[in-house]
Amino acid sequence: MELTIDGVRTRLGGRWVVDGIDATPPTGALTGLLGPNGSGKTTLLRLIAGLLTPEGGAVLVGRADPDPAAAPVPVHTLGRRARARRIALLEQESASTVPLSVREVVALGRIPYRTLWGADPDDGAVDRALDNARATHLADRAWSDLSGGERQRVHIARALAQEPDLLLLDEPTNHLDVSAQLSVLAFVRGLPTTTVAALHDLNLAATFCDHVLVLSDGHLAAAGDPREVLRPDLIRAVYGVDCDVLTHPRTGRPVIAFAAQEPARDTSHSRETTLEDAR
Ligand SMILES: Nc1ncnc2c1ncn2[C@@H]1O[C@H](COP(=O)(O)OP(=O)(O)OP(=O)(O)O)[C@@H](O)[C@H]1O
Repeated sequence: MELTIDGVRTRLGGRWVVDGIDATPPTGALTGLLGPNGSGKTTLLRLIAGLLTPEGGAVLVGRADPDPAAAPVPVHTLGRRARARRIALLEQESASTVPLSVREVVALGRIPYRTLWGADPDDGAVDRALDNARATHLADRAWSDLSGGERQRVHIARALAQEPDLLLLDEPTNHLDVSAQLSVLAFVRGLPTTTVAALHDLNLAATFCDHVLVLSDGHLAAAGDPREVLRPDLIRAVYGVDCDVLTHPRTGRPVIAFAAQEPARDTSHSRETTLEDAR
């Protein structure tokens, strides 16, 4: 699904936390949304999902039945059911003790497709989603008994069960072991869906993302191919840390190597390299 972020800005708590972002994540590809804590990633994902209405600008999405002459529509004007069929947002995990089985939690993703009688027209969708999130072995377990990583897989399965055209993932690798991180991102990258994933791990972004957006204090600091964007000067300007960027000997992708360093007291004010320098 086409996605255009057009000058989007919004305030939370009286402060501009997303402040005039223009971006066009490539259709059908995996875009990494990067940036330090508090830089606005979750807020931008909620704006893209239509859960927040921007104070300025708009998030535009392609129509469900594309008519070449039809213009994209602002996401917050879509009805709730139409939005739920087209856009899935996996939010950062909230502690919840709902008395449901894993299969029942994943089936919640099918609600937008249920008929008036509550039937799911595709009775294989839940099993497929469980399989793709490597969570089939958990299907009959109680949701409340799962570990953090197991819950994360089930959250991903529920988002996949929605079979969205636009998949939004807020730190999808949180709690996952390295094997699950690699397999989940490899799977997500292979989807035909336009996907935007907030990621903290720059190496996972460098390895799997086709495109990255880097946020800094609510602004877009850089956007493009991770091989061009993830440079030491940009990383220093945005995160306030030194690193070396190597090239993976087999994939040619960037490998970001950090060494132990003096912790910065306040990265928002002590950065020696500014964003202007990095550009
Ligand atoms: N409901 C709210 N009211 C006031 N301020 C908020 C609210 N929600 C978020 N913020 C602030 O907005 C800023 C952006 O938050 P956001 O969660 O979008 O950042 P983030 O990049 O996702 O951070 P993290 O990497 O820590 O998850 C932060 O400074 C946060 O404190």
